[in-house]
Amino acid sequence: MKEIIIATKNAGKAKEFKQMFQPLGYEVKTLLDYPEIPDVDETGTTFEENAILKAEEVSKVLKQIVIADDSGLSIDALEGRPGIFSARYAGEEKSDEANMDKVLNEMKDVPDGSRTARFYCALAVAIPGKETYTVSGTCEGEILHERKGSYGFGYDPIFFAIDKGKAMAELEPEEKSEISHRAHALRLLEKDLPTLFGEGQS
Ligand SMILES: O=P(O)(O)OP(=O)(O)OP(=O)(O)OC[C@H]1O[C@@H](n2cnc3c(O)ncnc32)[C@H](O)[C@@H]1O
Ligand SMILES: [Mg+2]
Repeated sequence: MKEIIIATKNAGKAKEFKQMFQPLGYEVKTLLDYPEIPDVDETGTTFEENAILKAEEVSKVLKQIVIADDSGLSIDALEGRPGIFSARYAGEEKSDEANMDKVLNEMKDVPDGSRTARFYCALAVAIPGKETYTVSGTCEGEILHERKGSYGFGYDPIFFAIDKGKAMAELEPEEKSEISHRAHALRLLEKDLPTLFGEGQS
């Protein structure tokens, strides 16, 4: 099977990429398969910049085409926070539970109707010897008052996905992949995959 490398150490993302790429005929490897590759500093000021940093640094090490995902949650009532700081919103230990507690606390006095938010995903494709490019996708929703559901990862339990009328964490993986920010971004890459990974690779 053709192989795609995604520069992520996030197990939740890794699972989603595996599940989304498999029907397209690709096997996904992530940085969880390459533990020797050090963490990339996410010093950019946008999702795109951080996705490019991650994809290019890993592509340089592996000398292969690499895709990276930088994503996060933007809440209107919090002026777009946590945004690019989503993973570490409540601290360096990157705890999903602590991040959700912090958001729920900051949102506790925000009334229904003003709790709009969206997930954003930027995917960067780094190709040795060529210019890196990005695609992106979004998913609209509202911040719930408490956790709901047990699927997914990150902020999924407190995100009500408008397109499905349910919390993101109540969606089966296949349902999330119909409407998620990551799936929307990936759809924009799909047409490039045969050229990028199809011929001459095994
Ligand atoms: O950088 P990598 O190694 O890919 O892993 P990370 O977890 O640090 O990933 P990001 O820097 O892109 O931070 C994204 C954070 O945004 C949140 N997030 C992104 N996509 C999400 C999704 O589909 N559902 C819930 N939360 C999500 C989640 O908390 C992630 O940790
Ligand atoms: Mg990160």
